[in-house]
Amino acid sequence: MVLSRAWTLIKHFEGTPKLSDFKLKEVQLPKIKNGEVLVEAEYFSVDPYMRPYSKRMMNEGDIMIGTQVARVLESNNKAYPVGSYVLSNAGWTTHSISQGKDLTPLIPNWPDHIPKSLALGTIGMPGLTAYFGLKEICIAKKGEIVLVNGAAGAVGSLVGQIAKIIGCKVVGSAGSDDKVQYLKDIGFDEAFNYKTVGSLEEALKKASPEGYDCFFENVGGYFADVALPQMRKYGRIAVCGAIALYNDTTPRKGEYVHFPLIFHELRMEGFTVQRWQDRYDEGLEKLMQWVIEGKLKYHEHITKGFDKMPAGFIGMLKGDNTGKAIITAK
Ligand SMILES: NC(=O)C1=CN([C@@H]2O[C@H](COP(=O)(O)OP(=O)(O)OC[C@H]3O[C@@H](n4cnc5c(N)ncnc54)[C@H](OP(=O)(O)O)[C@@H]3O)[C@@H](O)[C@H]2O)C=CC1
Ligand SMILES: C/C=C/C(C)=O
Repeated sequence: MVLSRAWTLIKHFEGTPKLSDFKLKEVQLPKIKNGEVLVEAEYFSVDPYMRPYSKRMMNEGDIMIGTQVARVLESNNKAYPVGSYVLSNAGWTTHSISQGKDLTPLIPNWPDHIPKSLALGTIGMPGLTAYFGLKEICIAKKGEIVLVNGAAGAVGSLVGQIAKIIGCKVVGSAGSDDKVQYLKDIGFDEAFNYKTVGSLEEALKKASPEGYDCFFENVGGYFADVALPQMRKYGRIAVCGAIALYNDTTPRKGEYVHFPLIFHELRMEGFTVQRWQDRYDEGLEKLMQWVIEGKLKYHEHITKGFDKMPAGFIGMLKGDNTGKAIITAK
């Protein structure tokens, strides 16, 4: 018998999540049956989507939603041999039993020198979001100018680097001077700290006086209000996220988008990465290839220990992370 530990959401978040919103519980797991697999988590992802999606997908008392990289401990299912690694959607729980439907094997021939935790970041959902969002929604082309906010995070840092691979000029914004330095280190042409620039409009104009062809939008709110009028004619805006709005308790009112959309003839489109589910293999192979070739640099913000899951999640929402926020099981 295996004892599993799990973080449950006691009460739906009101505003910014707090440590007291979560409760640790222990569950004795039964023996696995035919077709079942017992997995043990090694790495957990904490993602912004957990904030807005928790209310839609969870009841109070449920185990927190989320993805983990796990090792198969026991198996009665040939598709998942003991010792193999999988992505599991079991959420914030150390051990879980599955029929296999919510498990995905890591891509084949994962090289030993590439950390498996990247399956939650650069070579995983955030990487795919950057890859398909930039390619299919922004339709970024060589010579164009790309703006990305939340640029030092899991998705944003990859958007900028993939745009450089395509041959674009890249401008990024992030919430600290260290993050700005990181963006320059990984090849962004221009980067600024949105918290300390006196005027966001001037910072965007200074970084690219010609304006922007593509805007990969991760933040929403005031940043978007100021950025839209900076778009060049026929610009494309990929609305990926709106993290500045996730903790709002009452909906904000902002600028209306109509004037920049009409007079700059812009295309603004929201998406979720699942749209390209049938092309994940293509994206993951490309991301892995770029990592191996050193064209895509990765950085992980590691929080050690399952006990720290809520703190790691809250820290990520506050901006503690550069690159992908990961929690290790031990
Ligand atoms: N559409 C889709 O399919 C997907 C969408 N997303 C979205 O992409 C965005 C980035 O996700 P991801 O890369 O995983 O997360 P990150 O790794 O970027 O972590 C979140 C970051 O958001 C920034 N942030 C937090 N609050 C604010 C705020 N009020 N204003 C501006 N920035 C803020 C912080 O960085 P800083 O210090 O710079 O403020 C923080 O580090 C999110 O909006 C997420 O919801 C992610 C995956 C899939
Ligand atoms: C799949 C993730 C969606 C967001 C909005 O983060």
